[in-house]
Amino acid sequence: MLETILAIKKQEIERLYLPEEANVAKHSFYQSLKQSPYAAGLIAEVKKASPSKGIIREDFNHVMVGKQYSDAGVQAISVLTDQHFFQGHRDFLTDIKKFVDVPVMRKDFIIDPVQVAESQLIGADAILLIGEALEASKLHELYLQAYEAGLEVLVEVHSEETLEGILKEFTPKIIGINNRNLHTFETTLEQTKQIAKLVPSDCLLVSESGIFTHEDIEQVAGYGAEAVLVGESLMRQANIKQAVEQLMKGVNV
Ligand SMILES: O=C(O)c1ccccc1NCC(=O)[C@H](O)[C@H](O)COP(=O)(O)O
Repeated sequence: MLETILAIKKQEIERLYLPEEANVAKHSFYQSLKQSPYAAGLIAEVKKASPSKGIIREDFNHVMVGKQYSDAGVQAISVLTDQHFFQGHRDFLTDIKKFVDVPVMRKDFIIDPVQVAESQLIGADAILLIGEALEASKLHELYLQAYEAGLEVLVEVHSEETLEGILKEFTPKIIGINNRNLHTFETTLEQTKQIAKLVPSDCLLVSESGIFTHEDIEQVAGYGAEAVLVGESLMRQANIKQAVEQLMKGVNV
């Protein structure tokens, strides 16, 4: 699946044009996650659809969802900007930034310097770089470019081998372990348990995907996760603010 996504992404990059710079305030992704009052900070994802689940939310309004996340007190928002597979858009991120005062991460398949430049122009506070999508040395180059442009980076891995390769090259400040198998789409929190053992103690660890309950959060926090990235389980709820509170506090509100 990742190969297919990346093949389409390369075609998109060939016709990519850079937008005007968005006039939006910056917020620190790392600091916000570190200052979470919960067992783990929440990165709540604006996600209309996905390759594994199809349409997740029919009555989708990206700004409404972003505002509800912000009102619910999430530590950060992740916006899927990929159009082809997730029905996202880069404008979604800029639109949301104008209405929220929490950091916003661009979730896309970033493989080229021009996408890093684009991410800064659309107003992202942070970007995702996927270990399985890039050679470790290329990932490091994009990582350095991002920090120079004022963007923080969540470095995501799906396997121990990928993480080992990256750690030979450099130590990212924020590491995400994705619980989703990119071939079968199955998710298991055991993935965080296994790979977390290799994450250096001074990195901020994020557990991503397949998190549905407060107990799931307690479980991955027990494996060392300081933050979680949650999309589907929140996007399926009618009352998003209430769903965030239930997920983070573990109480029926
Ligand atoms: O979500 C997918 O189906 C997917 C398929 C292929 C590559 C990436 C994919 N998702 C990106 C993500 O990592 C998730 O959107 C994010 O971690 C939230 O996951 P979830 O809470 O399970 O929606």
